[in-house]
Amino acid sequence: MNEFEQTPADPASGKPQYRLKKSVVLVGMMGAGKTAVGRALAAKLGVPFLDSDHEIEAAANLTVPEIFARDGEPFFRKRETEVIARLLEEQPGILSTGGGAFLAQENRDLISAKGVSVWLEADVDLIWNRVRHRNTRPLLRSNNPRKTLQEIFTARVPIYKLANLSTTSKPDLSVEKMASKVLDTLLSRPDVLERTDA
Ligand SMILES: Nc1ncnc2c1ncn2[C@@H]1O[C@H](COP(=O)(O)OP(=O)(O)O)[C@@H](O)[C@H]1O
Ligand SMILES: O=C(O)C1=C[C@@H](OP(=O)(O)O)[C@@H](O)[C@H](O)C1
Ligand SMILES: [Mg+2]
Repeated sequence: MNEFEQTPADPASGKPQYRLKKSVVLVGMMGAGKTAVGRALAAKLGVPFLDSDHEIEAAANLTVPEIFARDGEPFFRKRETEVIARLLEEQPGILSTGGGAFLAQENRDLISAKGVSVWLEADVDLIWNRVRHRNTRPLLRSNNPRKTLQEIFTARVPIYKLANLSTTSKPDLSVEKMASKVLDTLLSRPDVLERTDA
């Protein structure tokens, strides 16, 4: 597929058309909405959506908590780096990473070489509301998961701030609205995204 074939919408429908020139890599805390917003953003742009956790799970035929329990976090992190490197070789798309991926310098280098990073910023209360009833995040399996979340948040925010762009989540912003907000942020970078019908 060449770069002109990726513009998705039928001009007759009046839907905006876009040309994505670089992969967009969503980073940020667990529960920030990287997976949900990334999928909606990819649909708006008509480009592939990839999620590093999903790719790791599919390759291992195990869930993320099962991989942490069986093989440990360092094993998971190695697979995460391999998957991010592989996915960034593909045509430009939206890549949602797991919350820990951007912490590794190697991953940040891979991402900045091939794509643009976008931090989905969200405060701890919002994140907690989204993750508290789920047991899919092994790092929160502690005696006091709310406190653990706060500690992880405090340690990671300075690193997420290194992302190229950021978009802030609010409790009243739906997944669709957040995807539109990220899209608008990307349009501030013509080297990343352009409307082809404007
Ligand atoms: N803007 C939003 N509004 C409402 N619910 C959301 C929003 N973004 C994410 N969610 C929900 O919050 C949970 C965590 O989102 P998810 O996309 O898995 O986050 P991440 O991939 O960053 O860990 C999911 O149940 C998701 O549907
Ligand atoms: O924050 C982290 O270190 C992790 C976040 C998870 O992904 P999400 O951010 O999509 O929940 C997943 O990769 C794993 O549980 C580790
Ligand atoms: Mg996710």
